[in-house]
Amino acid sequence: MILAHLDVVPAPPEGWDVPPFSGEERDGYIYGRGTLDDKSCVIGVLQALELMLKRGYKPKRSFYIGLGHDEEVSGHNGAMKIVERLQSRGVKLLFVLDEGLAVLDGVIQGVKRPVALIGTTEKGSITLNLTVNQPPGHSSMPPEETSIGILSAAVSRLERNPLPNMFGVGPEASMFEQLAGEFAFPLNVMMANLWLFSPIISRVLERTPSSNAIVRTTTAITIFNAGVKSNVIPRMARATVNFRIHPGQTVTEVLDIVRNTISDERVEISVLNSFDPLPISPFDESNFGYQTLQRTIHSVFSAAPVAPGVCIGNTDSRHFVNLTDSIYRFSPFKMKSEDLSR
Ligand SMILES: CCCCCCCCCCCCCCCCCC(=O)N[C@@H](Cc1ccccc1)C(=O)O
Repeated sequence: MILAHLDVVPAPPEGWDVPPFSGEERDGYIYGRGTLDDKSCVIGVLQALELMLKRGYKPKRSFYIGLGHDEEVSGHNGAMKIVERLQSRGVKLLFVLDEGLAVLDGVIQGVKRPVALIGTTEKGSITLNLTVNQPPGHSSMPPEETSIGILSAAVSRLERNPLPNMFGVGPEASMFEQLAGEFAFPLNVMMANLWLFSPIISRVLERTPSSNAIVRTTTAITIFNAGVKSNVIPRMARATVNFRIHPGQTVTEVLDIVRNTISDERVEISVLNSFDPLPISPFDESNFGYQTLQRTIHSVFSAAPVAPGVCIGNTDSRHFVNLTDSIYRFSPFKMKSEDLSR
């Protein structure tokens, strides 16, 4: 089964080089909201189908295409309905391919050639609301602590105390072992001997946001709300924090650590949504899905080396865990480090 999604995240008017929904082409690149995530995959799938139909191609086995319309808001009415329908028909899938990692060009420090990473697992996620309620008042006679001050301190403690570096505990170690030959000396020796060098490598990886995301559960404060008037101390302050959970941890473990870090009973913690990291899909030589994907990547991307990786974002494919044990997350395009913030 091949998945992609049509919806995009909102486009605030500021900060665009071209109007976000123009799809303008410049210097060989298409600009617009959702070009990477995930219109390129949708178009790729549709163009491939069109070409196969034109050529009268007859596939050896049946396959499904699933195009969701609400991936960016968790896929409840798109991917999850597709899963329900397939389950009601008793369908089992050989493998699922969805968006995810890509051919990384200059993204992994020390690796010269472009390398293709196939996401064989996906991080978990937990989103919390932190709420503080304190007596309101007039700014002319402030109390020692306000709801805003208490909440800011809690959020700051979370930022200053990241969750532990888990490098070596999770599947990201296999990625470095498989790519060891792509690094120059002495990194190649270090990557091939993680039993000895993982303490050093893990410290280096946590220095950059994209590689930090693969070695630990990350903490991101995404919403912060309080106050409506400059001379009024508000009763309530609220923040939303999203954690992406490393495959070596669970929702329960993360929640325990967060409670201990905040360690302030005035901060009420409520869970908005959560799910554990996804199971690791097989990537051995006998796995049909992984091998098919690897062969295809080799033929399209000039024999780029292929390795399994951890998908740091979440995809619709996570809803398919009861239909197959083989879920792969790969978007067929090259990504450079400057593309990571796009
Ligand atoms: C050693 C260096 C390794 C460097 C790794 C580089 C990573 C390459 C970037 C790949 C990006 C992966 C993006 C995967 C697709 C994510 C799609 C997405 O944005 N999904 C949303 C879904 C969501 C989840 C929860 C609530 C709302 C939406 C997401 O936020 O994850």
